[in-house]
Amino acid sequence: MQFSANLGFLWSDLALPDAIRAAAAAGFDAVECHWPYAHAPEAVSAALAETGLAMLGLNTLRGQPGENGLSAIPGREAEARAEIDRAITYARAIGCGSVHVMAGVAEGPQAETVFLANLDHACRAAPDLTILIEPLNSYDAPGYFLSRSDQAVALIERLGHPNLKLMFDCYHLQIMEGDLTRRLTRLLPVIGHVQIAAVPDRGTPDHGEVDYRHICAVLRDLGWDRPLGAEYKPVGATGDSLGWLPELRRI
Ligand SMILES: O=C(O)[C@@H](O)C(=O)CO
Ligand SMILES: [Mg+2]
Repeated sequence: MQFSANLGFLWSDLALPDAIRAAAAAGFDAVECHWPYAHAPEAVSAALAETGLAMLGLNTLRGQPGENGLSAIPGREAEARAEIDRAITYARAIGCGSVHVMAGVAEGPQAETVFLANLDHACRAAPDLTILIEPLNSYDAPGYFLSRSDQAVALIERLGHPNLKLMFDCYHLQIMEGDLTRRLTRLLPVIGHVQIAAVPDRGTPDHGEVDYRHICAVLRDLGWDRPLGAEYKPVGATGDSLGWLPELRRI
C-alpha cells in the first residue's frame, strides 16, 4: 500500500514546501494538504518537482473558526464560488488532482440545494479535476452539513458528474457509521480518495478501534492502487510518529 502525507497535520510546523521535502525524505509516496493558500504556488510546485511527489488534494477555504467552508450556506453563494474557483486555479497551478469542496455548517433542504448548485459549478468548472465531498464526524465538526456517507452518495448520484467523488475518511466514517469493510466495498465506485487515522484519538493508524492492516488488505484486494491519506495528528514530532508506515507499506 502507498501513503500520502497529509501536510495539514503532518509536519504542520514547517512551511508547506519544507513539509513536502520532509514527507519525501520520510518515504511517503505522495502528499496532500488542507489550505495551501498562504504559500506561492511556484514554491509548492518547486518542492513537488524537486521531490518527485504529487500533491493529491487540497481544500476550499475553511473560513472563520468553526465554519468549515461555505458551499452549503444559503446567501453566500458568490463567496463560495470564488473560493471554489480559487481552489481550482491553485490546484491546476501545482498539478494537484483533486479539490475537496467544504460544505460548512448548515442543514435542511435549502442548504442542500445550495450545496448541489455549488458542486455543479465546481464539477463543470474543473472537468480535469476530481471534486471531493467528505462526511465529517459530528463530534469534531458539529453541525457540518455533510456527516454521513449515504448523504454524500445521494448528492453524487443526483448530480451525475463523473468527476464528483466521495472522500472516504475512515476516521470520520468509523465514528459515524462503522462497518468499514462493507462500506468501502460497496462504495468503491464513488470513492475518490481514502484517508486514515486512529479512532477515536485521531492519532497514528496503529491503535484504537480500527485495524488498518485489515483495511489496507481489503483495499488491496479490491484493487485500490492509489495512496491512502495519512491524516492523523502526531503527538510530538511527525518524524517520531512513523513507526506504523513500514508494516502498512508491505501490504
Ligand atoms: O478530515 C478532515 O478533517 C479533512 O480531510 C478535511 O479536509 C477537513 O478539515
Ligand atoms: Mg479527512
